[in-house]
Amino acid sequence: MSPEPKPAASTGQGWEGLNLPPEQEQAVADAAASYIASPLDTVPMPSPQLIETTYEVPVPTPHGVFGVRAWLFADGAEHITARALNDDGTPTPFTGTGTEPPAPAVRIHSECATGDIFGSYRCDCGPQLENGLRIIAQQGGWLVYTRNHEGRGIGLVNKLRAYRLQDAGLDTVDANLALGLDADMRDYTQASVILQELGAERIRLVSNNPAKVQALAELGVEVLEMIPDEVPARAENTRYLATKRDRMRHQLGPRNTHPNHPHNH
Ligand SMILES: Nc1nc2c(ncn2[C@@H]2O[C@H](COP(=O)(O)OP(=O)(O)OP(=O)(O)O)[C@@H](O)[C@H]2O)c(=O)[nH]1
Repeated sequence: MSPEPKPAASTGQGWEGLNLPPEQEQAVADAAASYIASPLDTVPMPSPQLIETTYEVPVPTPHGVFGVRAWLFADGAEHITARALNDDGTPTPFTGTGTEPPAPAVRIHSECATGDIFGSYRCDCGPQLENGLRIIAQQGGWLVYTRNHEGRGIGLVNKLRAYRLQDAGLDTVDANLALGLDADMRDYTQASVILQELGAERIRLVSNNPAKVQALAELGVEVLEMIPDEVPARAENTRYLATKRDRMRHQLGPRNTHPNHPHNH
């Protein structure tokens, strides 16, 4: 069962609950209120019903050849999977550490149009995607690209509204809250349906985020191990990464939160 639709930002007045210093209140109130058209008044919740999937199509990439499939769900969400293939088109065997029988490396990558398409330095999403593909090409497994996870589930319009709030001084968590949204609204139901269809219910998850492990466990996907997907911090995303570590419990080390760390050069 997917959860009931959840109301999203309609007033943009969630900032009132944040107890901001008075000198910041006005800038945040202005940024929260400033959008050109009405925001969506609901964040759609995913349907678990899979309507259609495709045969695997080989796609050569800088990281190797991947067998790509598309997946359509009843709510219109379309996702992508990419399986690591050898040069002869056979699936890359599952290697890497510690599990018997060997389990696939899987990255569930949440869509980030700004990071994945444009290579935005505001976040670490683009390099995380590339790093994830590299790990999967080496160790065998799948990338699951979830296209209804944009902005940690709040959608692109709301994410860009949240960016304005970040430019007014809020961190990434408080910016979502200021819009009247949760810090993380992703639902992994459809990802878990895809993994079940692929026969990948015991996985090694390429992620730094323990909340993903928890969410997948509740949906019947067993994470045997977390494979870190760490990328060097940059000046532009240092605060973003520190907030992920400090407020969302992401497992990030010094190299991932200090742009001047010696190993980043
Ligand atoms: N709301 C919001 N979403 C963001 C922001 N920056 C990136 N995102 C989204 O965050 C999602 C990626 O989530 P992250 O929290 O970076 O990482 P994660 O997927 O939880 O964890 P990893 O598996 O370790 O990458 C994507 O959907 C991005 O679109 C932001 O400032 N605000």
